[in-house]
Amino acid sequence: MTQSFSPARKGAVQILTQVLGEARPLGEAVGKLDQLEPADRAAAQRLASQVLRSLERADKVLKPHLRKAPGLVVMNTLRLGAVELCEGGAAHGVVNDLVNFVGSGKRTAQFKGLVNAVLRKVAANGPAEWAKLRVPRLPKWLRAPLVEAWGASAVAAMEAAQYAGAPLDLTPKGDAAALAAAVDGVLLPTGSVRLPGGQVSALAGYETGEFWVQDAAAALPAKLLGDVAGLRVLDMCAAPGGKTLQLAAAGADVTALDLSGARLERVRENLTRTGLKATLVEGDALEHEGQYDAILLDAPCSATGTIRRHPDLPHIHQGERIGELIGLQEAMLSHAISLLKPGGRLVYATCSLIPDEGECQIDEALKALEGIEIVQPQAAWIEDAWRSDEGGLRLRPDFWAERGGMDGFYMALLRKS
Ligand SMILES: C[S@@+](CC[C@H](N)C(=O)[O-])C[C@H]1O[C@@H](n2cnc3c(N)ncnc32)[C@H](O)[C@@H]1O
Repeated sequence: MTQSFSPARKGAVQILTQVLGEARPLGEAVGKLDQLEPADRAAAQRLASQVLRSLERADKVLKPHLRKAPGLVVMNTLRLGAVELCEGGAAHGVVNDLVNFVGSGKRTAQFKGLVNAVLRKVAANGPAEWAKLRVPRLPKWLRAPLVEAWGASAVAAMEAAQYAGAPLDLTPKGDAAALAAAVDGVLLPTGSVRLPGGQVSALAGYETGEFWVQDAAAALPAKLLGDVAGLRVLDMCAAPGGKTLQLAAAGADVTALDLSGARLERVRENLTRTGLKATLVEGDALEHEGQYDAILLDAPCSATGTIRRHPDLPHIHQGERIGELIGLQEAMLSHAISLLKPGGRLVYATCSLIPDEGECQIDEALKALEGIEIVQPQAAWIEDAWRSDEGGLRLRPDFWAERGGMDGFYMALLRKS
């Protein structure tokens, strides 16, 4: 008779095997678990994310007990067990469940004994060892340029923030204090509402579209554009639409452009839920034509500022696309300026920690392009430590550590003369 096991743990191993074996993004791997109940799918994602954050520690704890690494499914089962056990999971439940899971697969059943033996040893010694291990490090391809840009201690603080994970941030459609009270969240100085976590669709005001999920740092580029009520605004790389919603809620006449039709569907769904309006255009930003009062260019980038929320990222990329992305960002910025009316404002933003995708792009644009100037953004919520030399804002995951951190972002406000 097959022994039962938790569907969430099976789902977590499936996610891990796709992320680590096929370099598939975590979000896509979670999307494939459509046979699971929503609560089990959410639990599988939480477990897999925790293993990805802790992979270096899990492998270190397992190594002395393995003569050679077993196949990926069994290895990921062991990693999941190690993380759960070392972070306080009840040994009996975790070990039995994972042994039953391995026993249920034709190819993995022969490893039941190994999983049982290894996890029992980890349960005995792992938790004490765990706390002494270093915070998992970023891979070398990313760590080296970040140490060069920000220094070793800042990078260590970023790694601690990435290991800690991220809270749930909401952007209110209307009154921020009212939303904070309704969902029992904390109102941040920038106007986002922060919760420790939880199921978004169960929160008060979700069905009626009173908010959308958006990291507190990601909510700032749209704010830098200032008062956009009544203005014709282009959101040049819009999907999934967090910034489109902000601009629409602020009263702008928004054109939301994106290359990906599938991702634009997400913008459409978000607009429908929140009852906000924007004109959706599927197309290449580099070929788009028109004249706008204001433009938000949230350019495609390495997304290295979002590792707190996307712990799969360091495991599915080796930075191979960054050169190409830098070229695309430069071309998009130059084209965006040509679409601005005289006197118009533009915010350039990327969720990257790499200066080549942020500060350097603006430095170069100010040298190479005629008729633009940088504007030092002024707002009560801007902290002096965020200001960068060329006049933009640099946000890092180690900032606001006492509040739960923020995603890494770069943003700059330009004006066409
Ligand atoms: C950083 S994401 C945008 C996030 C979005 N602004 C938000 O706040 O939800 C970058 C977007 O650029 C889009 N993109 C990539 N290349 C593009 C191009 N050549 N033209 C237009 N959009 C492009 C991607 O499909 C992706 O949705």
